[in-house]
Amino acid sequence: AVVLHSRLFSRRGSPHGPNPLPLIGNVLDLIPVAGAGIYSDGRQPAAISKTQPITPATPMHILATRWALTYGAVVDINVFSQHLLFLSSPDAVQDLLEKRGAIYSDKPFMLMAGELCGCQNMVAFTAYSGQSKRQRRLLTSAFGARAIPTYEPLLQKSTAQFLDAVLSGASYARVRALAMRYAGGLTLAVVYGYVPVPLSADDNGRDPDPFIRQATECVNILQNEIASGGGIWAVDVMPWLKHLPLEHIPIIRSLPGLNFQKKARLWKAKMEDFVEAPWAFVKSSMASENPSTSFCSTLLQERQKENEKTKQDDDTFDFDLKWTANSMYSASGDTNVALVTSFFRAMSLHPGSARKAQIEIDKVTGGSRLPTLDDRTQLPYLDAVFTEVLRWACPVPLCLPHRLMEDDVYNGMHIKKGTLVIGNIWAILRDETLYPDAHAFNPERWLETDTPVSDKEFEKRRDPRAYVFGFGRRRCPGAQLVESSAWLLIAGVLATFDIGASQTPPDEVKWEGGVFRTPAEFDLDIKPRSQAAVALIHQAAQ
Ligand code: HEM
Repeated sequence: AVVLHSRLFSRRGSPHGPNPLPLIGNVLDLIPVAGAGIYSDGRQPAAISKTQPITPATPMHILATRWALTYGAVVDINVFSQHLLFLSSPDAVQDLLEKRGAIYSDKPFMLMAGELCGCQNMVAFTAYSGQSKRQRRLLTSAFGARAIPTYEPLLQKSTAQFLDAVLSGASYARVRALAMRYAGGLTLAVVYGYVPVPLSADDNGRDPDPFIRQATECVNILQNEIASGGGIWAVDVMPWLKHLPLEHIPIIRSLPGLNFQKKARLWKAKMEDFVEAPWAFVKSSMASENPSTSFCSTLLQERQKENEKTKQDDDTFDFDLKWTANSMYSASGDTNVALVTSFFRAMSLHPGSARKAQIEIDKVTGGSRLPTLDDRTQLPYLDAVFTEVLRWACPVPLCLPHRLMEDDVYNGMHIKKGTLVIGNIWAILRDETLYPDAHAFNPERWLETDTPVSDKEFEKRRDPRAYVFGFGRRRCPGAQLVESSAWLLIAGVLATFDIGASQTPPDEVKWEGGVFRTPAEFDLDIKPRSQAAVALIHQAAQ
């Protein structure tokens, strides 16, 4: 049996990794992390040492990073013969996901998430095909570098409204909700031309806007239900289960993993409404006497003119646009929450950095106005804080899986077609050769002149933006928007608020979340810097 096992599962010519068992592969290596809840990954090197025990709270990115210490930057595991390849170095992600993007940009077919829950046409789930390419072109026209300056007034206004809402109370939970509203409100306005119902003092933590509430609920279902456990359900491994009447057999439907049918039906209805409701708003607004202008309405009008010329009707265009619009809307929420809450956490742990940024901002604005994007070149310390927040926060630690479309060979290792390839962004952003004392939040690392800053290649290689937003042909299409919107938000917060110092030692900070890494709840203490700051906010928000 030992000989047979070693023949069948020999890793000669394949990437290394923990030994798999027959049939189930590395399932037992994954079980300890299946219930990851609140965790601390800030200790260097204990958190990732090879000997530290794995507990149910150990997140997947730490487990993958430990494997990298043992087996190297390219680690292969398999789950019931589905290979997963973790890439934990800048070279590996660059060589495979970027340079060989033509074959590393597909997405896995996920029966539960895609077909049964109705998410298969969201951009992040679409196979690398004509559809995904058309959708990405639409995304670039909405949020590419050239489009962003046209949104500046909206960004400025949304920032002021965020600050105004913080003035009337800012627990950690409220800041989370406001960060969700900020991102959701921006995309709703740009994409659908919809202006959310304003917050009021008596909303008791419940967002008054139906679309924002719907987005919060659906993104939560997507992240914490459908995609929990890596998005792999029993029915993904045994597709024939979908044909069985499991719901009608009480004993069977109560078994873990087999109660998926009822859930899928419920979630699919919610997801469909999430896509259709804002789309219906665009259509009815366009037909009204007072139509609002939006990304969707502009493209629909252009297409209508085109159709009149060619005398053809193009359903594909409407379909692509509807799903692309939803993808922008749904992908911006949790990522923004993760980034913005991490910024508040960093400032609570490092009041000295916040103070330095405030002094710099005051010099430029004179304390008489909110910062604008035009000020950015004069605010190098604030830029360093922003870059360090991107690195330290690492909002999506394991990227999203890419699927390899044909057999490949890398550094002598054979990688099988169909392998799911996962960029371990967290491991890269904690690489000591790129970021000495990598676990520390240290904006100064972006200002130091004794590191080889003159070396352009090195600078490019260590810029967190090369990793935080994913890779190659699936890289996040919202990156340019975040670069402006999140920068403006943190500039506005620092210009007008003081964030109270936290008692937690920095390396004991707790985090949570599987797909998106967010600080666990903490005592957030935010106060306006002065009455003048309050007046500034009121004025800008009106
Ligand atoms: C802090 C903010 C954000 C972070 C850290 C982030 C990060 C990411 C990452 C890591 C991916 C996976 C890329 C890959 O598979 O290689 C991704 C995909 C995506 N993001 Fe973002 N994102 C952010 C904000 C946004 C915003 C504001 C939008 C919308 C305007 C957006 C839209 C998308 C879409 C549609 C995809 C799927 C792309 C595809 O599969 O082709 N993201 N994002």
